[in-house]
Amino acid sequence: MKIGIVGLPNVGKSTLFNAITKAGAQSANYPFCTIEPNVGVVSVPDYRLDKLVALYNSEKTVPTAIEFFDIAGLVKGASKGEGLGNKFLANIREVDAIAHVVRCFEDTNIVHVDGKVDPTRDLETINLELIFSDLEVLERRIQKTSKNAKSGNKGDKVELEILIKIKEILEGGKFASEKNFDEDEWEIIKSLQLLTTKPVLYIANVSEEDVASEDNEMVKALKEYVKDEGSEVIKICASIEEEISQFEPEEKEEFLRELGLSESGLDKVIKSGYKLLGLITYITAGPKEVRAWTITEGTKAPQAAGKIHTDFERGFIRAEITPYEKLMEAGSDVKAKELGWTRVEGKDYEVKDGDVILFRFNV
Ligand SMILES: Nc1ncnc2c1ncn2[C@@H]1O[C@H](COP(=O)(O)OP(=O)(O)OP(=O)(O)O)[C@@H](O)[C@H]1O
Ligand SMILES: [Mg+2]
Repeated sequence: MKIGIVGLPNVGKSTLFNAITKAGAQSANYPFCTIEPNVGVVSVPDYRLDKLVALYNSEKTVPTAIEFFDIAGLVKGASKGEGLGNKFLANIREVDAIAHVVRCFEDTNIVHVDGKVDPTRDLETINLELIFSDLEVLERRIQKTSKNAKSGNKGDKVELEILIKIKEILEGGKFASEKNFDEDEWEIIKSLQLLTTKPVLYIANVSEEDVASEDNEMVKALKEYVKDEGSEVIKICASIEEEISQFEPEEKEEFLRELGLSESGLDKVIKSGYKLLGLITYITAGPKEVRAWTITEGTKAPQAAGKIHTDFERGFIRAEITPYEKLMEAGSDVKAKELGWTRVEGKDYEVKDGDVILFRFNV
């Protein structure tokens, strides 16, 4: 899973990214310090893995991971080549979701590209650039498709209709995701990698003082603004996240507790990203390793097995499934079997979050 971090310059993207990866991407108090997109990988926190490691006395644990892309700041006119615009936009076409960082902290020492902190204006600026950029992609495709459609190809005519529909939506200042695409339409537009079809998570970056207290006016305005989109707004303080990213787990917990927070902002971002993309986790567990696997909700057992190896999917026979809670309650897989809590499922079974699975296959 890939998430691209976007936002205006100097809003805290690299700070958040640093927290995510400790990779030391440059973060400095001037716009455009991030020139190349930086890629960072973070493991998805899952308490169940540690419990299973203890149960099986496993040698190692392998959590699932999310890739984050730190992308240079977008400014007004980016889609027309202002700032680092086009390069930036090309970099986010490949991500699965967008984390849009919006500055919700005042600090006269930290320059704002438009002179004043104003979350909804900032958000509009970025969203418009995404729309403009998609319009350009669409125009190009429409030209090509309409040429082909003239030669009477039915498929091209259908495609052209859909493209024009999306264009109208974008021209109305809305995201392409406004439209519910059916499967055939999605087949066509998927290849366009439109930015405005990607799920978005808004990250309100607030000051240290504001992170544990009630929403400040800027966060309130932001939430009000995106209410109708149904998008989630997550309040974090990027600079705190960066600070605690180096801490040991106990130290981190202590620190968060003192601040009055129950979990780190980063964990919140990861969890919401997961949910946003409809992802769930199943687990394979044994003395050698405990491992988490990411699948989309609704994935059937053979395709889930295919995540491990294509042979597992090709030669799939059955899946032996014990839900995590049941396995822990039983105290061992032998006991879980005795109690009849381990089920045998076939190729039509939809894997659930927290299923601990042993796949049987034959190739
Ligand atoms: N929540 C916060 N409170 C106070 N200062 C912050 C907060 N988050 C980030 N900063 C500070 O804001 C400045 C800009 O942050 P950062 O470099 O992460 O921005 P950026 O979005 O990556 O910018 P660019 O697009 O130019 O790369 C840094 O000095 C950083 O320490
Ligand atoms: Mg940066």
